[in-house]
Amino acid sequence: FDGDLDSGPSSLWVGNKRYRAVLTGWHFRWTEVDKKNRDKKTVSVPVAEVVGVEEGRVEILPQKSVEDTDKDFTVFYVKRSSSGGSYGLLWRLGRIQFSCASRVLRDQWTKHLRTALKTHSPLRPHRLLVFINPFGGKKKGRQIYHSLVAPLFELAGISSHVIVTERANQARDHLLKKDLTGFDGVVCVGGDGMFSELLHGLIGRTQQEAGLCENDPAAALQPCPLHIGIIPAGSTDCVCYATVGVIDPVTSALHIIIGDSQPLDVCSVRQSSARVRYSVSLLGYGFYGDVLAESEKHRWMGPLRYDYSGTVVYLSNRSYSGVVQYLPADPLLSSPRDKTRCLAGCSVCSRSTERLFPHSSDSGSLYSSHFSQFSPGSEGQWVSVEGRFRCISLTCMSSSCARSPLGLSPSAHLADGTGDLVLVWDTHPLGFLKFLHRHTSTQDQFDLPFVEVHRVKAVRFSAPSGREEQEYEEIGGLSGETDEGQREYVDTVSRNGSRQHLAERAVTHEQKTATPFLCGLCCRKSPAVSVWNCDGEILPFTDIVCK
Ligand SMILES: CCCCCCCCCCCCC/C=C/[C@@H](O)[C@H](COP(=O)(O)O)NC(=O)CCCCCCCCCCCCCCC
Ligand SMILES: Nc1ncnc2c1ncn2[C@@H]1O[C@H](COP(=O)(O)OP(=O)(O)O)[C@@H](O)[C@H]1O
Ligand SMILES: [Ca+2]
Repeated sequence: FDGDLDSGPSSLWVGNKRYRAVLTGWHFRWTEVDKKNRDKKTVSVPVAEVVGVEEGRVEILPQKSVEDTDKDFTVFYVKRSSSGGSYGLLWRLGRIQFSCASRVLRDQWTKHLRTALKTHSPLRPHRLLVFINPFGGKKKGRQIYHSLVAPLFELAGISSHVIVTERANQARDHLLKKDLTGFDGVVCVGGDGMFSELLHGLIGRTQQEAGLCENDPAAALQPCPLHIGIIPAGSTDCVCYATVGVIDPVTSALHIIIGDSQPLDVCSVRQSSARVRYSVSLLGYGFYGDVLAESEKHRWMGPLRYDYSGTVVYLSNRSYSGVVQYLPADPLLSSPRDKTRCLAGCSVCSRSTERLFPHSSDSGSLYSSHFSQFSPGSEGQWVSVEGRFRCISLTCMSSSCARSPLGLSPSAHLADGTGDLVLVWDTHPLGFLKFLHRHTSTQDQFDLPFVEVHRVKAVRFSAPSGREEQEYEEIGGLSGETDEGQREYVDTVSRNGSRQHLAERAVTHEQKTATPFLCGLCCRKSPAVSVWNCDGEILPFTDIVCK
């Protein structure tokens, strides 16, 4: 021991091996000592990564067992695992059982370790509100939480209130309306869709309490005081993958326990009269919108529904016209084509945080500053492009996931105040397949003549007005027979030429026929508009403004 703690080092035994153990302010170290008193291997664990200290000889996994002996104590800590091809990113619970010379010494060790934990790990949560989506991914949410996560929380002295949801949006509504006093954070056991529910709930609640109207585009939204922990149990889980680096419930639980946090960019998505939505991973129109709409019918397939629907939509060979306007971010600060990779402590994000929140000394104090510094007009000129696209994607983070280990935009940053806009112009089906396929390897998906990527602060999209689309059809943009459904559709377009009407009408029609793909089949033509996939949710509007 040192400092205000007792003195040290002292001898401890693990089995019949003798160790010299020291607790300095920030580290707990133990060194094996041989018979001639020479040091052998040292293990050093930052106090911040000690999960728990227990009297006796204790096991947690696979089952808790306690041998309540007088001179022993067990230390649990974060151990970085070298397996799984993700060196250091995969975390496991390390455990070491020490024996002391006396009970008094044992009690001193446990007392000092616990005091050090309190002093050097002040950001740990004590009480968490946990939401489990029992139907996410492979429907293993409950099992994952109870068998892998709950024992770790208990060991770390965290008490949790668990809610297994019975309907969509229950978690969001709970966060919007119920008493949250006493909770240090919320935990999402589910996928990106479930994370999005919690995100909407927390952002909405924070604005309500600040007396702000979140639907007002001019409102300077307040950052949320509660953090969201993610235990991956969904289908894509890219918020977890892009922030933690692996999909592993134990790793995520350990990050939550030690109070790790990572700020995230959130994109607001607005349509004049509708409620504001938020996106952190994928806001996608065209291909990704159609894949989501198609996949909703095949939920029973679990995560495979996306691969199946991806193939079906790919084969339907669609493209959509529209106008995309974007406000470029400062090109001197970063570029989506540079080869940086954003991780915890990323320097681009730290610099942006400093720029966006000049009064905060570190990212932690983000939570006490606000967004009034952001003004979309300050970064340059809006750029407008118009044409036919296979897909339009906006992602605030890399959106890496198991399907695409580097993600939609490998150099995107988690918290730099920008998103990457990927425009894939209409092209030959094989070209588009090449683009998609490059997401599965390290090949550059942006190095194709029909692909553009821009780092942006804001985006606007509008589908063509009825008349423009009709003209396009008359020129022969969409070929094939006209049947009942399509006639109804074109009629509507020519009767009310308004742009928004077209979008609303199309969505209604798609909703009737369940998906744009089926709509395409029943009408034997592509629909004129796709839908927006907002982090796995279909948006009920087509023309949007994102910031
Ligand atoms: C030929 C192989 C092509 C592989 C293409 C892989 C592209 C993967 C990009 C993934 C970006 C993921 C962005 C995350 C979005 C999530 O927010 C969101 C919600 O997640 P949740 O269900 O966990 O709640 N997820 C999604 O919207 C899912 C998008 C997944 C798209 C997968 C598309 C697979 C395409 C397969 C095409 C195969 C063509 C074959 C032709 C013969
Ligand atoms: N009990 C429930 N019943 C039905 N839907 C739910 C329930 N709880 C959450 N949801 C919704 O399920 C959707 C998908 O959840 P998610 O956990 O992201 O799984 P997946 O990754 O498989 O899509 C989310 O949009 C969420 O709102
Ligand atoms: Ca970003």
